[in-house]
Amino acid sequence: MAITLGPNQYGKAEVRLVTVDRDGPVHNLTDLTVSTALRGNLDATHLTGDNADVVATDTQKNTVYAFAKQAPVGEIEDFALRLGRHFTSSFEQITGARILIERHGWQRIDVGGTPHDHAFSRSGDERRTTAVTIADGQAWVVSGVSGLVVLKSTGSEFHGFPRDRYTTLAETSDRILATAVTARWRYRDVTGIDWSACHADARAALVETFATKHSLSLQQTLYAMGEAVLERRPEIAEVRLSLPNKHHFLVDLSPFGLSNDNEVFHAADRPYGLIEGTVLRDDAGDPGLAWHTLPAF
Ligand SMILES: O=c1[nH]c(=O)c2[nH]c(=O)[nH]c2[nH]1
Repeated sequence: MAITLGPNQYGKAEVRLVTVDRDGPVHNLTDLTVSTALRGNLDATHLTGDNADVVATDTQKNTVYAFAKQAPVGEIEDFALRLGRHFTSSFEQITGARILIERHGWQRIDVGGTPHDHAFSRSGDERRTTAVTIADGQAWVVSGVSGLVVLKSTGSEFHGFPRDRYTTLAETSDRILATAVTARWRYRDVTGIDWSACHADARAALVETFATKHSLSLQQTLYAMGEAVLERRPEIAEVRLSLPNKHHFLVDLSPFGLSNDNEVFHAADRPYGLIEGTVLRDDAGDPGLAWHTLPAF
């Protein structure tokens, strides 16, 4: 029996980086979670414990902080590309890098109608994300959004599904539809892209479509949301969506002699339906390693 080392990568996960950029008295905050992962010829450390080729994960973490000092962080996609290219160009044995960044939102606190210079409130759970892959001199960027919680209180139906002896779900022509959107979109190119504008347009396409598309299933809504992103931004080749169906069940108030006309719901947290899918152009092109080791959706 022969045993060999298979694919591997290593890095520092979830480096918490906050920068304060001072424009006179006005401060700008950047709050990121950065994960680095390196690949290459790392057989020796696994097979013999020889660490001569191992760029320590501690060094990777320090590099994230030092880069944030040496130049403005800027767009998360550019910051991730800089970090990935640094690791692969500085160390011969490192041939690939995957940099994941989540950007946490903060809003300026409004004091009597005036935005405060240096006080902020966190804008919920929503994160802007990017996953940059560098391998053999090539680069891929998959950006997105996660934790984007949306709900519509009507304009959603679900009926016409098969019934068997295990089916209890009532057909409905008026239900609450709610989800926490995880969306990832793959860019065709990594140069000349206005990352912020693409993010803003993609996000707007997602939420506007969720709001306006009359839904016969969350699957139909998923497809429409992905399609809207592709229609809005030609730079994007492919969109992957993961949509938990955050069920809101009508509470049976009849034991109390009360009717319930779609007014009182139980917001269940689990189990939940999980609707996932890809929407892509017919000329989406070869994704290369863009999705490699990322969740399928
Ligand atoms: O939009 C939905 N899609 C489903 O596949 C499904 N299954 C279910 O029980 N409720 C729903 N809703």
